[in-house]
Amino acid sequence: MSDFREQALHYHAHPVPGKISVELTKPAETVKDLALAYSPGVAEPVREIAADPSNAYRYTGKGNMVAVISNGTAILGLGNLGPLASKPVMEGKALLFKRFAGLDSIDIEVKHRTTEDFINTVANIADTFGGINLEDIKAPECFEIERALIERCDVPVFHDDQHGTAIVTAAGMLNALEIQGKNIHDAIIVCLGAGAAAIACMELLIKCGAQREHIYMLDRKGVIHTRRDDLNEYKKLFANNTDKRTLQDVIEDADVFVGVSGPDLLSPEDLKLMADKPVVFACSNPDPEISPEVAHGARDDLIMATGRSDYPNQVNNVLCFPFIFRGALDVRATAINDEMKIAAVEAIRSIAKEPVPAEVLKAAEVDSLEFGEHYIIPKPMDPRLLPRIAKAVAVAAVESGVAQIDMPENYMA
Ligand SMILES: NC(=O)C1=CN([C@@H]2O[C@H](COP(=O)(O)OP(=O)(O)OC[C@H]3O[C@@H](n4cnc5c(N)ncnc54)[C@H](OP(=O)(O)O)[C@@H]3O)[C@@H](O)[C@H]2O)C=CC1
Ligand SMILES: CC(=O)C(=O)O
Ligand SMILES: [Mg+2]
Repeated sequence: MSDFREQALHYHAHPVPGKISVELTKPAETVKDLALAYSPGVAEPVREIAADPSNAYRYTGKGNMVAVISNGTAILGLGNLGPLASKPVMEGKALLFKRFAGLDSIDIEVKHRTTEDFINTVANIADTFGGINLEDIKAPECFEIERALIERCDVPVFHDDQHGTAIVTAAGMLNALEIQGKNIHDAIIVCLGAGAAAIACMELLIKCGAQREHIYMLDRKGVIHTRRDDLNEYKKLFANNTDKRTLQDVIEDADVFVGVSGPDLLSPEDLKLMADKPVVFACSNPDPEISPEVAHGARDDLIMATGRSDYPNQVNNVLCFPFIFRGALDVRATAINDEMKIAAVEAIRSIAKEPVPAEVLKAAEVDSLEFGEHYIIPKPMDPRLLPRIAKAVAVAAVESGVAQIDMPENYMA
């Protein structure tokens, strides 16, 4: 067994199996405590909530709790390995919610037969939580699932692989292009992958100024073009009227490569075909489309990012989901809308341009970090992420009319 594999398995197994547990927030020692916590005292908040459901926010943990829900059909870049195998990732997301945003989070892995079964299961339990974070659900089903759940649930529903990834990709991309002296409007963009992450990343880049006609998206069969008759309705939105058919055809002179597909799919030869000063986001986890070592070996004018913690420029949805839910829950937003997503993009990208606190340098085990090719986006352990993103998101929720309460006084001051 490799050293790292052994360490990872040991980390998950000891001192107790798994990564999360439940803690009590109230005393439960004496007869009086138990009479308040359970019978008869618990009947009082029951009556209050039955009379007015918003009292659930006052008397239960609902308002600080996010469910991380998966069916295991697209676990990272490992594929469809089923609900139970997705549990370590979902517990990992719960760990990140707690560690970075103080949100309680529980993982739920759903076995189901039909997409409708899955939707019904989630819709039927949604009121338990302040928000629903859908995770690692493959395309195209993920689109229908999210749309139906947004419609049916009163709490925000957010498919992290779509929107969390898109928000972080957009923030990193705008910064990387700025450093390379390019702009999003003119950029020729190749997106390898046409699933949950790909479709959402490209839609958000378009909202940030990219031109749809400048985007070449590829799936397992090659370039998505207007003459293909095997495209689902989501891929069709990216069908390019072009004679180009292969990755090699489209990568020539491209400014940007976004990989949200699988491991080792971009070769050094492909990379050498790109325009001067390219931006390469190889975001597949755990193994990127091209490793930074191979990419930097092939050319020295690129900006490179991966989804991993152990290389510079980590473009990963961890930079978004804890903080966007914090902001959304704190104003009881009923949805996470485009205004809130764009606010998160701007908050994330602006932090990267400011001096980095000493504690972040220490945690990152480096002497310095300065906005530039090796630091296009903040590190996940940057303490500024929570107040800045959560506040920007909460303000956007209030201003766009989806908040159910006012901004809390001195919020994140
Ligand atoms: N860094 C980050 O924050 C994140 C990274 N990701 C990564 O993105 C990848 C995709 O995840 P997600 O979108 O959720 O999964 P989906 O299953 O929804 O989509 C996967 C897509 O990748 C395409 N694909 C797979 N293998 C190849 C290949 N050999 N050549 C071309 N295309 C290929 C599939 O093509 P087809 O449609 O033909 O099946 C499909 O369009 C994963 O590796 C995941 O780790 C995802 C979310 C966040
Ligand atoms: C990071 C993540 O959510 C993924 O790779 O699926
Ligand atoms: Mg994921």
